[in-house]
Amino acid sequence: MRTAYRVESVRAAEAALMAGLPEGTLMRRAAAGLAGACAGLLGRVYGSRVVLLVGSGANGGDALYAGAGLARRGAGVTAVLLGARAHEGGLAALLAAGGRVADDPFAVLARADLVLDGITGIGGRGGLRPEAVPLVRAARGSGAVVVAVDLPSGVDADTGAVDGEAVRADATVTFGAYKPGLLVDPAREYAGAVRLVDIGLADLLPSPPELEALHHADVAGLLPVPAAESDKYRRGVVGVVAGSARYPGAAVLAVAGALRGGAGAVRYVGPAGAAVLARYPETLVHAGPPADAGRVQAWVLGPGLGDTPGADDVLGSDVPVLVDADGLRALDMAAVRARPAPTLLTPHAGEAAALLGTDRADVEARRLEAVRELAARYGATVLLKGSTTLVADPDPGVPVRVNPTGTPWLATAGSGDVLSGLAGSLLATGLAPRDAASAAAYLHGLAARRAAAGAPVAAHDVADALPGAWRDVAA
Ligand SMILES: NC(=O)C1=CN([C@@H]2O[C@H](COP(=O)(O)OP(=O)(O)OC[C@H]3O[C@@H](n4cnc5c(N)ncnc54)[C@H](OP(=O)(O)O)[C@@H]3O)[C@@H](O)[C@H]2O)[C@@H](O)CC1
Ligand SMILES: Nc1ncnc2c1ncn2[C@@H]1O[C@H](COP(=O)(O)OP(=O)(O)O)[C@@H](O)[C@H]1O
Ligand SMILES: [K+]
Repeated sequence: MRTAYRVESVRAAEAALMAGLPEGTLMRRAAAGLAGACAGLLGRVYGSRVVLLVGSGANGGDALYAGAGLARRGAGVTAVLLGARAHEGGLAALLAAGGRVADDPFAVLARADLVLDGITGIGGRGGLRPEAVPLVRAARGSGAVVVAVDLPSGVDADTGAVDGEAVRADATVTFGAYKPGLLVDPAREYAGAVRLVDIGLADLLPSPPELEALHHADVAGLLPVPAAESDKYRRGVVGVVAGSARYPGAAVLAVAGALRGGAGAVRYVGPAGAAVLARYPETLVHAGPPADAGRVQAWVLGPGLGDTPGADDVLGSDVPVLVDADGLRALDMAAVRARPAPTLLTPHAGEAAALLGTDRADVEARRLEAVRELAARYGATVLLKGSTTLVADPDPGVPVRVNPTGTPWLATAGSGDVLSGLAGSLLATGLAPRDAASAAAYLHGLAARRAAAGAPVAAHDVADALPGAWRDVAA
């Protein structure tokens, strides 16, 4: 599992570690890792042209020491000093190694092979300051490889928000621990490929982390496996209340996901029974209200539902309920909070914005805060879909999960319906909502990657690829 920690936790761990070490040890470790990563990106260090963008803090110090290391290996290293001051020891080391301070920053940037962004790290506040913006643009426009030191300058380490301009890096070399902004969009996109350099903090970081990203092995440990004595009821029955005369396809796609999620049976309730049966004859179809559909272990409510009735029956039930799409419209917060069983909400940014009374852009800019806020308000687990899918528990002490498998090929109509069916099916097998949601997002992203393989896919292709993704994870 990959974990990420807030700045205050990283600083506390650094302080505890530094107390027992000679001054400057951590910066030397960080700079050595950074120089090594740059050497790997350059291929040949000797004769290469490296430019350091140096801010006034320790982030600039890292860049200067790493630059000194590269200069000792024969690179031509030039520092562009942006602040009123620069890290003294770092600057002295660079000059002693034969590096220089730029007279004409734009001229050296134009010829650079690699630019190190050491403007700000975890101490940065707000986007880039105006004087840095033309330099950062020149670095980007030069064709040089841009490597961010610890974080791309201008992004918010704790939230992933980007207010104003920020450095767009090809790679980020981060120290001691991942910070949430490196895993959550929009900042994640600015970071490029992220490499973690161990500086010895691991044992001093707090538990739990702020954020966690599951790997194959973590998901494999969550997936239900039928036992010898299993039957279709013991495996769990998932009920799907979805579809309408206008959107019968949403019901078909939710059922498609549900059939691949481990439940022993899928019960469909709604007006699209004929369309569902035509595609999936194994579905148990019920035309009446959900209350008399028979026992289920979890409900999926909402995809393509329109004004079809049934929501009250489902929300009033005593089993876990996943609410998606039309089910989220006018969702009664008090009713959700009063439910005797867990609720999982799966909004996209627009639906989350409507629930929070804000706009979509605001949710997309601050996903981590939005998903935590929704989970707290509704007392529910919330899976916020989009370029970074996040899963928050109603307990604020529990780390948010960030899904690492997503792909923009998933931005296709109906793929969210497949996800809700899949997650509901996992809920019916007995997984806790947070596990069901994060395992579903993981498999869904992986299935989309496998199905797409570099070309557009339709939502039903994603559903069809789910068994392959499951096998891949479980292998
Ligand atoms: N602690 C450790 O053990 C280790 C720390 N390490 C490294 O230290 C980094 C943290 O260093 P830090 O705390 O000095 O802060 P840092 O990110 O350099 O920036 C703060 C300075 O920038 C300025 N500034 C602020 N906002 C700005 C803006 N928008 N645009 C422009 N400038 C802005 C502000 O100065 P001001 O100009 O306001 O006086 C302030 O002084 C961390 O990310 C890692 O790289 C590693 O060596 C491992 C060991
Ligand atoms: N840019 C993106 N990158 C990764 N995944 C995305 C992106 N855009 C959308 N998705 C994913 O695609 C699915 C779309 O779901 P949703 O918005 O509910 O669409 P629909 O209602 O058409 O099914 C979600 O799983 C979401 O996380
Ligand atoms: K930086």
